[in-house]
Amino acid sequence: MEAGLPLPSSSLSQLILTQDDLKKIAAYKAVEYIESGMVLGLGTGSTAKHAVDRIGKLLRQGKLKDIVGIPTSNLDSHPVVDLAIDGADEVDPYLNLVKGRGGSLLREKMVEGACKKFVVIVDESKLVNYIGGSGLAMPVEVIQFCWKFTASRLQNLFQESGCVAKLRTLGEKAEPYVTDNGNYIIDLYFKQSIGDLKAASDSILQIAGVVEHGMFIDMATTVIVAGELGLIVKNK
Ligand SMILES: O=C[C@H](O)[C@H](O)[C@H](O)COP(=O)(O)O
Repeated sequence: MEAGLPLPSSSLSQLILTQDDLKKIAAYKAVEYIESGMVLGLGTGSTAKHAVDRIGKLLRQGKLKDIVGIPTSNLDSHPVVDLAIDGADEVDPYLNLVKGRGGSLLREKMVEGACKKFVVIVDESKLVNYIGGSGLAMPVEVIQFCWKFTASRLQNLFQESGCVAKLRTLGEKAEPYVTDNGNYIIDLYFKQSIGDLKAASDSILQIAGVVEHGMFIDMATTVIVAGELGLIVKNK
């Protein structure tokens, strides 16, 4: 699809859309929630990038004005964020999320936890029946010290769900991936649902050495899903 404004949702089924087209359509829809003068939380990833590009264009055209972007600024100077827009790796039917497969979970959780409204933008491939249901990683940020010990404690915690914990690595040399905060990431893979997410979250955060996890529970206020059949906007 050509770059530019997304088509009305009724037209989507007549086109062959790439996953990136769907991400762009969801992102452009989310940008409609922005008003001049807002403090905005801006996320990372291939979906959020479309929103940032669109905001930039509207600012250049003068259609939006006086926007403060977090983290271009920071929470110390702007502790209240009006609206955050970001992608996600998984969205469950209750709008709980997995985030952080790109490694940015901690800072994103800080900014998105401080916002009045959190709009999530995804293509339909991100929808799951339960958290972990894609079979892909649920990241946990840990300090480097004794990471193997922390990984084994995490894996044991979810033994009944067939959990496998793996250190995230980079490149052929399989060097540990280091986050913006100087930490490692342990990716958890589940074979079955982990059940009560709040209880799972509490158990993870009680392990000394864990900094944060990638489950964003009850944080999204709106999820915009772009699919072959059009746009769906889900509100909490
Ligand atoms: O750490 C990365 C962020 O949580 C992203 O929002 C998430 O991984 C989704 O990224 P994408 O839009 O590229 O699929």
